[in-house]
Amino acid sequence: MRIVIAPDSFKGCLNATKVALAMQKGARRVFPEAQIDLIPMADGGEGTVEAVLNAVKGRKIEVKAKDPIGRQISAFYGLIENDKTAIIEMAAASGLPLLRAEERNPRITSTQGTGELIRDALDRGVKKILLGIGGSATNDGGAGLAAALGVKLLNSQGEELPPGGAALANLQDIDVSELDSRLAEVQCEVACDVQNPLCGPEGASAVYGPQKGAKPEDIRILDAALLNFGEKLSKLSGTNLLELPGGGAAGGLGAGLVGFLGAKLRPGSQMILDVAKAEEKIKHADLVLSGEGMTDFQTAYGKVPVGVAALAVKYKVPVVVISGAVEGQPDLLGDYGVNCCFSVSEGPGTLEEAFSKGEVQIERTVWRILTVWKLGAESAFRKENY
Ligand SMILES: Nc1ncnc2c1ncn2[C@@H]1O[C@H](COP(=O)(O)OP(=O)(O)O)[C@@H](O)[C@H]1O
Ligand SMILES: O=C(O)[C@@H](CO)OP(=O)(O)O
Repeated sequence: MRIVIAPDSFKGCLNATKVALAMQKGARRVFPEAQIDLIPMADGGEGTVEAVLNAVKGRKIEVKAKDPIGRQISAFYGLIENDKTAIIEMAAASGLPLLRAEERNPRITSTQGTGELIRDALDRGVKKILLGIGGSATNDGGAGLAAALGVKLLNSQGEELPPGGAALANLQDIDVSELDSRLAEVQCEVACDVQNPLCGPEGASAVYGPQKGAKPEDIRILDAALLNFGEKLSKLSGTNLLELPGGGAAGGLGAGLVGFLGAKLRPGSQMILDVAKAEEKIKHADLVLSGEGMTDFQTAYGKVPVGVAALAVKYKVPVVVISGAVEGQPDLLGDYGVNCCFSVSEGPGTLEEAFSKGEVQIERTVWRILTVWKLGAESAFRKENY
């Protein structure tokens, strides 16, 4: 029996490594001799640097940077490939958990801090930047990041815009003449956690604005502001950023990185699967286990379980998803190669109780699923003998 275990973190409960270890414990109870490969995953959002540093040799760098509302904080990124490549997750400087609930306001939050992390990596002479995006507190299309790297975003009076997504409604001109020239020599690859477009009903503001504190009126303002921004930057860069899958990831940062830096976007889980050389492992597996904190309507936009399933489906390997909670119609994930989804939650209780029992519940759920799997395999074997 060969099993690949490739879950995302359960946000608020356990990081991806702990989830993977709990799944392994459950699997070993049923198949003590199984060959098990652990691939703690991430999707571009929080945990991306850790997932990459788990898979390849590298080191973590601590850096001072601005948080989404301009406070100086201690952030981090990773260096791999003999310090020639930086692995940065935007959530480290511009992530939602950096703000208290009452501080969340995507009209004014900025990606400036992520630009500062990039600058630090350039100062260290990297030749390639892998940038994970998602888990953001921002909706500024990467305007703050661009400004930190020398771009000037100007209103009709030629004045620089204040930070935040709402100000982009007044964007008139983009001056890239002072963009950090070192970027021309650096390849920038972006791992997006979702495939949403920049604007519209499936866009950054409408789908992910509410979790960042946007009210319906804010969503209207932010969506219109990103449309103005997207049109101006599309013209400047010669790329239609409004049609770009992933352009709406991390509050439109996906579109901004393509427009300002000529970056290449790809699904985040794919980047981690590549770095971890997962294809070789999944190809020979009998079963793949994945999971995430909450499997819901956002999962199909490109979250870890569907990224893992896209690879497994190539080799007809079954995928079972085990998540903290499952909402909506998880059966629809069948279209993405997920065979079935399970929630680890047991009966009513608070989220805090569920978090405190996370490891045990994951182990127990995997044990149950694999017990049924084994019974099925044994009964098939018996039938063969009749
Ligand atoms: N052990 C658990 N039991 C029940 N629900 C959980 C558990 N762990 C995480 N969750 C739910 O998952 C949510 C986080 O979802 P997750 O998929 O990890 O993040 P994201 O949607 O940002 O990618 C938490 O806010 C919580 O509602
Ligand atoms: O940052 C965001 O806007 C969203 C989508 O990229 O992230 P998450 O899926 O983690 O909520």
